[in-house]
Amino acid sequence: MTPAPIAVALDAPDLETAARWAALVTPHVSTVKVGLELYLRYGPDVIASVRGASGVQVFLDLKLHDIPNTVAGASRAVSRLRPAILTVHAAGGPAMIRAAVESAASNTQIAAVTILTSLTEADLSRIGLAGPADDAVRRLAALSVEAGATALVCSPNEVSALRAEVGAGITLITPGVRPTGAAMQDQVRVATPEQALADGADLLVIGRPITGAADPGAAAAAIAASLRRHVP
Ligand SMILES: O=C(O)c1cc(=O)[nH]c(=O)n1[C@@H]1O[C@H](COP(=O)(O)O)[C@@H](O)[C@H]1O
Repeated sequence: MTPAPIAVALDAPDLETAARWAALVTPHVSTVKVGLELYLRYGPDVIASVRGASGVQVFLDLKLHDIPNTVAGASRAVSRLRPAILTVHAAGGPAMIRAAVESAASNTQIAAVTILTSLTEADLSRIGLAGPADDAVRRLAALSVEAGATALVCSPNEVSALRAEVGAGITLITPGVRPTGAAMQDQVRVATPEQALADGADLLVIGRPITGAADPGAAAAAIAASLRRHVP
């Protein structure tokens, strides 16, 4: 069976736990995501540990955000790890995004994070982005694609508008995914996995609803099966 288009966020405090989660979920999902907690604790070695023997795609979520020269150096530094996806913040601007794209390995997609799924419209207004989240997401998406990003991160609430804006060739990645009845935790702009996929997402980022389950492998398999049932 083809693995579901899910990136499991391995936000674990230690490498053993992350590698165990990765091994449990990889039969069911296409991708595992390494974020700041693991990367800052263990460095590049963490990538090989979670990739394991399965050869699952690794999404390196470092959310780079700095001047273009610094981001180019960081993107070059991780290119030998061959992540399938590397994140940068779209708010770093077009020159920074272009620098990340030009310095990345040829088979690494640069994904520009538009507006974090943990932010409300009141938060956006306080940081100077007044108006609906959709507007800011669309503006950031347009400049990111123009700068060469081939993937965008947005909430499931914005994915259909963004798909209409950027067309089929751009990979749309949505965190902020919660199965019906799951706790929102620190996520704000959320939808169910089935809704996110039906609205046009290419890859769903799901962490705690899977990794917090008693059996992460079974939780991943259940979401994958539900996606196959509801969004053929
Ligand atoms: O870039 C991301 O992956 C990301 C962007 C965003 O806007 N919101 C967001 O939650 N994420 C990441 O997606 C994952 C979501 O995890 P859960 O909330 O546990 O499902 C975390 O690893 C976040 O770092």
